[in-house]
Amino acid sequence: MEKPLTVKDLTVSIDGKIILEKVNFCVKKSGLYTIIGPNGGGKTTLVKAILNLIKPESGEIKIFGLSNQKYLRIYTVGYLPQRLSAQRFFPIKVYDVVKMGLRERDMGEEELIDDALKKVGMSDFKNAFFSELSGGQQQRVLIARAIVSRPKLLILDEPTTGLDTRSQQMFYTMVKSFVDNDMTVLMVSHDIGFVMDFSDGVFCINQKMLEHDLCENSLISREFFEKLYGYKVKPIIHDHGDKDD
Ligand SMILES: Nc1ncnc2c1ncn2[C@@H]1O[C@H](COP(=O)(O)OP(=O)(O)OP(=O)(O)O)[C@@H](O)[C@H]1O
Repeated sequence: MEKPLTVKDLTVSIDGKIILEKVNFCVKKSGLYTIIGPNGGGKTTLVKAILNLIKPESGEIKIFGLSNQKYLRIYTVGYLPQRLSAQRFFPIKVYDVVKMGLRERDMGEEELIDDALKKVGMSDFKNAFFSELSGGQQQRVLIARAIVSRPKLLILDEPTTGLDTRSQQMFYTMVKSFVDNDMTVLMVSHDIGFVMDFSDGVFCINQKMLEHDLCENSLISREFFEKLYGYKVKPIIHDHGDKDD
């Protein structure tokens, strides 16, 4: 089977300033993979390059064996952009928010939307107004929008910003369930504890270079965190809390 994502020697400049320099990484099989690193380190820029929203100076990006440009012409990559509060106040119903994620050729609109809302636990809110939902509920609806056309690759840019710890945990559990359905998820996150707990692989990016690439079940050392963020970080591994459910 083709690898979900390969990034080779990717260099991106904005206004003449190098943001990413010769970044290399590979997602070899489906799973939940996270990108961590300090603010301004280039995580969103990397995501935008993968989605062909910005043109790299050089390098190669492949999604399931095709160049990202070709893949995106044929298929959809689910995408949840970084949170923007202004997006949240349109007088629009949940159903129509999710519908925005469908392509013209997707058949069975209502069934797809119902299925996506079910996967994020928001079926009961199908006819509610989006603006009347809590931040965490809105985030779930936006995930439903990102998965409604059943993409094989889903990219989430800091999806848990503003969520409390319990909601973050539920969020990670939900995203992990997508992976069980054979989807690959690439998530930008600052929740180091949850990242360590839930991810199948962690990629660390600091300014120009992708510094480290961890494989399944390996732990990131404190020394590495210090190098990445420039100060001492003590990662806390969360209890999944399943007993409370
Ligand atoms: N459109 C733009 N114009 C100019 N500079 C930009 C633009 N987009 C990003 N940058 C710069 O690129 C660098 C990386 O930004 P990016 O948003 O990719 O970082 P990030 O790792 O996602 O940060 P954060 O964790 O704060 O979201 C920053 O220095 C930023 O100022």
